[in-house]
Amino acid sequence: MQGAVPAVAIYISKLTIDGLVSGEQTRVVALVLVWILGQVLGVLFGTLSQILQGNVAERFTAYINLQLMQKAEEIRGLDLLEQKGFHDDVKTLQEGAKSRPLNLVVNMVFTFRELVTVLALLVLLAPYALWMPLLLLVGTVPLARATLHLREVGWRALVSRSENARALEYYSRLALGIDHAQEVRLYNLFGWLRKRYGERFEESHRLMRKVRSMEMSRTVLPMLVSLAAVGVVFAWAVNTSIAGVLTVGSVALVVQSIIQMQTSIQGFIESLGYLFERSLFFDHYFRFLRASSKVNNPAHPLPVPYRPSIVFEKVSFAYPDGRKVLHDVSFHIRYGETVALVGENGAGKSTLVKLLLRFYDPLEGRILVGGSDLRELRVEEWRSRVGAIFQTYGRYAFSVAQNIGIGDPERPLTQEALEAAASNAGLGPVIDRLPSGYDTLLGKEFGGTDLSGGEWQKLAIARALFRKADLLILDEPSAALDPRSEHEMFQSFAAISKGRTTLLITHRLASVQMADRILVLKEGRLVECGTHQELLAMRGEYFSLWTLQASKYAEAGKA
Ligand SMILES: Nc1ncnc2c1ncn2[C@@H]1O[C@H](COP(=O)(O)OP(=O)(O)OP(=O)(O)O)[C@@H](O)[C@H]1O
Repeated sequence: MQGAVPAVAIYISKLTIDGLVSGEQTRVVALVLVWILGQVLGVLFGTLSQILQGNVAERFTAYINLQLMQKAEEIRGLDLLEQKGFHDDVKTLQEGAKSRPLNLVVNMVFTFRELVTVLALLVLLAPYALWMPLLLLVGTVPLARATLHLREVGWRALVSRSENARALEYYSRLALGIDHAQEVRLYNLFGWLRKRYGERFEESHRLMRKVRSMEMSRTVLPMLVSLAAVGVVFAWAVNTSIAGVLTVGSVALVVQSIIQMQTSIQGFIESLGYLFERSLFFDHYFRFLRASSKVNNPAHPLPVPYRPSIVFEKVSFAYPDGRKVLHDVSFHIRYGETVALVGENGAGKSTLVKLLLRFYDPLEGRILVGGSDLRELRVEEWRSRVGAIFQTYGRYAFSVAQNIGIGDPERPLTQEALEAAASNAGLGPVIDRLPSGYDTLLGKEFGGTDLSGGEWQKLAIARALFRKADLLILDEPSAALDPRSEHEMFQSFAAISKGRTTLLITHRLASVQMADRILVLKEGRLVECGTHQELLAMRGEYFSLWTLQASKYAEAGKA
């Protein structure tokens, strides 16, 4: 309706002028009243449509973001997340999701409105000479083509600079954020970061400058063509009015319509261009929704066996960069066993855990859980049976209770369950000291309390213990703990590991003695396997690691 307003207004003004010329005063007054009414309705429609647009756009933006989050859940493996292009895609989508769905709605409304205006003016002008509006339309075709092309180029440039955009954001976050604030200040990295920011900025700015100047040069000629069409139509209108063929009102109508049509066609093309660009965002979006990780659920998953054993059968693995990091690894863990995994940095311990959790699939060989190939089980079901503390554990800006409870979101957050997990992780005294106990908000993001490194680690242990898991994986669980806390944790180890399989990765060999068995990895190969005593007797890799560590303590003792 808004789109039809200009044509109706022009028509009313024609009737008014003709009424004035022929002296029909009552008709003129009535027309003016209709015109005023039209204006009032226009304002009302405008406000109403803005409210509607705002509401629809806001919901649409939330919907797109929720769809992206749902897609993230479907990416079960880490392979896709490690592709560089994937991060650029995510960056483009995250940036775009803030405004593009909203813009799409606004643009759609605007484009449609302009189209209605153009069509209404066409109807208005057609009785005078049909070629006139058609010439105006045809005259703008080159401009329309150039605009659509430029919008596409603009979008491609935007997408291609997303890596740079990520880098710029990264440098500025390093300089302004709290995560690296200490090192950045100690090493006084500000100048260095500003320099790198400047270099990256120039790179991406150069590209956008090129696109903008292209915009100038490519649209000048089409604009002149469209102006020429307007010129011809104008000349005709003036000529016919001089010849006295048209009434004064009709001349006014033709002139106003041409001016309005020119503006509306340009508005329509511009808006169509943006609509096209926004639709390219959705192209990107749908492509992202179709992307898939190599780790997928089988069509007919087998149920995860009760109290399963774990078998690695000649497992080899290479990360997406192609470097082989596990070679022919085979071992067997019975349900309920506590197994320690040791080896030097980079030996492949964490990689083995990632395969066991199916963040990746082996390159060769297979992993059996209770006799079933891991690839035959539903990923979510298998993972729901595992509790883990990773080397890089989460520090969530949630309350203490939530930080523990997310270890098993399905389980009710009862005080009893929370306390059991917290006490086994040695977290009880920490929580007692917090201002609101379990309800204390943690993390700096929303103004919560911060914890020390070791306290965060205890919280991560409590989170892992909150889940009643069949398999507990502890990757360096005591790295940040003080000797007393570490001692206490291993004191409660029997309670922690009771009734389930436990896989412990640690460099502190004193703490692996309690394991039923120790697996020794070296450069991606399983080189030894046995109890502490058996491995010492072998006088191999474990023996040399052990004696190295033990001799350090002995030396320190002597000193
Ligand atoms: N995402 C990855 N992409 C490529 N290579 C990786 C990746 N993660 C680990 N690696 C490489 O795989 C090898 C094994 O790494 P892994 O983290 O499994 O060792 P680790 O035994 O757990 O070492 P640490 O004792 O230092 O924790 C290393 O050489 C490492 O550089």
